[in-house]
Amino acid sequence: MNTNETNTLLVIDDDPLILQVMRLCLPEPDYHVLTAQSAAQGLKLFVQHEPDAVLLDIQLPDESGLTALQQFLDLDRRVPVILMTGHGTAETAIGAMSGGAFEYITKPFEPDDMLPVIDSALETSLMARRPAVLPSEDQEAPQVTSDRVLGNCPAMVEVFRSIGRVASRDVAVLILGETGTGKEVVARAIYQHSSRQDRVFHAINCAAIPDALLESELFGHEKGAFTGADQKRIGKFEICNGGTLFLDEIGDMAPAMQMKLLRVLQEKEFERVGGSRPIKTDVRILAATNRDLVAAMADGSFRSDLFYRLNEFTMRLPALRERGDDVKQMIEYFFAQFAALLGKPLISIAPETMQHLMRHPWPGNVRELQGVIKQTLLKASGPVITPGFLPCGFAGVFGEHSVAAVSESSSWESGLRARVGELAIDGSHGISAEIHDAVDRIMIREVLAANQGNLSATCNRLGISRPTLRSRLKQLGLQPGIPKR
Ligand SMILES: Nc1ncnc2c1ncn2[C@@H]1O[C@H](COP(=O)(O)OP(=O)(O)OP(=O)(O)O)[C@@H](O)[C@H]1O
Repeated sequence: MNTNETNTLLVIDDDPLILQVMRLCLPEPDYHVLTAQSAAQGLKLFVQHEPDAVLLDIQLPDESGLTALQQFLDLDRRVPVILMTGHGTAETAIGAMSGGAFEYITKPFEPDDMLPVIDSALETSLMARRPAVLPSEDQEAPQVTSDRVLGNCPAMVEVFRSIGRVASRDVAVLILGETGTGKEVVARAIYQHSSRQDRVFHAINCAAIPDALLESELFGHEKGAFTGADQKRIGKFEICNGGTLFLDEIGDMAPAMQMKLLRVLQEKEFERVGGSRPIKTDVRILAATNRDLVAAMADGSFRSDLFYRLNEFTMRLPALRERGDDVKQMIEYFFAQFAALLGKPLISIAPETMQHLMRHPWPGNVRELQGVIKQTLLKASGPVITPGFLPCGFAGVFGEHSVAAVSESSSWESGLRARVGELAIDGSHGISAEIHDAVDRIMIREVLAANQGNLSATCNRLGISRPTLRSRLKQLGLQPGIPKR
């Protein structure tokens, strides 16, 4: 997914101070904030600018925020609307979520609480609205704001045929493939070609949310359902009624959650956590995983009844190394696309560079390819991409680069090995968390610094979404912006 573009947010509040705070908290070039002080003015801006998300105060001078919400949804249901409420009106806002609001935030709010909600809304908007263009579609003038899904090899042609066959049928689709093979982009293409294309599309990464939270994220909860549940919450199955829900990394879902998901798929109804009233829902499920679900069923970690329910139609995306000449097409396409985005002049790729790239096994598939091409372009000077511009340590590049990479890697690898060894011997617990945190801290700080603190660019380079980066920064106690040395 491309996160290089500015996100446009429409903020509607009659309090000029709130509008001012929003402009300060959401700076250019990551965000472009449009402001309005009335519902009528907001609607006008919405039609003129087609923003990516809306922040809407529930109490406006000319009409109720809830009436305005309905008007926004009637114009485009795919644009997430976040309601801003005072304490007295929170119940009303929560109720509005089952009517289509994306989320609500209670005033006064801290930027740290508000920004993840906004980023998640922007991410949702991008996934629903950014076109995933298949080869059979008009490519005369591919828009910069679209993702072209490339592929001519027989396995990809079969994937495109399958998308055509299954998109308009209201069945669950299971998308299988290694990491970075394009499962999310295929899910978006299915949604965008389905009869639900004008309704909401939400995605949940089942591996990124702890089990206890995932349940209330999917099904919602009643007030007082558990310690800390001081407000009712509306879950995705209620918000997405009539729409599509993409369950990414489904193979990582805990067994208890699998059972609850199976029930909602079979009976088309569920209860909020701590609730007893069944709620009907009509949600199309698209699911994806890079896990081997057949093996997971064999070892008992994935329920076979859920597998068959999700598997009304299966699509298997080939690894990049199995796509033959498609790799060459992608290399040329991404070099041209990223050069244009970086404002670099037209470039040509030296035949030896192409050979190195074609020989690489691409364990991280298309995402790895995109990362390598971006790094190469950032290093490149002049119009020809020679092998010397390929990233250090990039397999297949011999000579000084590989020597440097090997000695660099052996020093950090031996340091890492020594630290893990120490922890293993001294009886420490939580070794995995300690080591991952240490690695993430270095990686995030370095990439933030290399990108002058620009969050979009950092996410792009790391290959993670903005909500993921924000929550990781918070967990690690790091500040966004340029890290101090
Ligand atoms: N066939 C393709 N043509 C062009 N771009 C592609 C293709 N497949 C994937 N991409 C791009 O590669 C990147 C990774 O794709 P995507 O996020 O869909 O992979 P994924 O399989 O869902 O990864 P993960 O398993 O890690 O979640 C995205 O930027 C996507 O647009």
